[in-house]
Amino acid sequence: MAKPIHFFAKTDAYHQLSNFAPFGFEEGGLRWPTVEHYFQAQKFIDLGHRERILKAHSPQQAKTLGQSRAFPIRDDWDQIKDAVMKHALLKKFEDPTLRLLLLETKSRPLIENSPYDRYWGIGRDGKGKNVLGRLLAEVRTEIRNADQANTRESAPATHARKF
Ligand SMILES: Nc1nc(O)c(N)c(N[C@@H]2O[C@H](COP(=O)(O)O)[C@@H](O)[C@H]2O)n1
Repeated sequence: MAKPIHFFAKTDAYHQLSNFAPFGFEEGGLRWPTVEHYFQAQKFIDLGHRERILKAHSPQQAKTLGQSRAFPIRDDWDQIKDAVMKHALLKKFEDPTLRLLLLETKSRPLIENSPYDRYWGIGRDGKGKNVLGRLLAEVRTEIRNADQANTRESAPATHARKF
């Protein structure tokens, strides 16, 4: 099996894969500073709290606001959270430089090496679900497939009939 890539800290190779990395995107007419800002805000119906998260000065502050239960979170959050995360990742990796970076990881397993989180990451014991790493691998496959389809479309048809 290919050597896994562990990412989490700013000093890690491929730290750009982290949701805390400073790569934003446009969505819903708004500029989200990081995936973390977008993801945490989607938990809430309350527009004021969503805006507070959008304007958070750091991804850590966005996470803290998103994990506060001062406002109720959507009833269906557990059912939709993976899809929300994947959507945010697809938006983040529309950036050409980030696309290349992700493709450069080939088929290596991607692992969020978070000691705090056994759902998105692998947790302290290394046995967590690593859902973030799995979703990143799905996004990588989709980008690769899309690029291959584009290449096929733009290549000259070598077996085209002349008559
Ligand atoms: N503390 C911390 N630092 C980082 O650098 C991280 N990438 C994370 N992980 C992210 O925290 C989010 C947790 O989401 P929940 O509110 O618990 O569902 C998620 O985006 C992880 O990737 N944490």
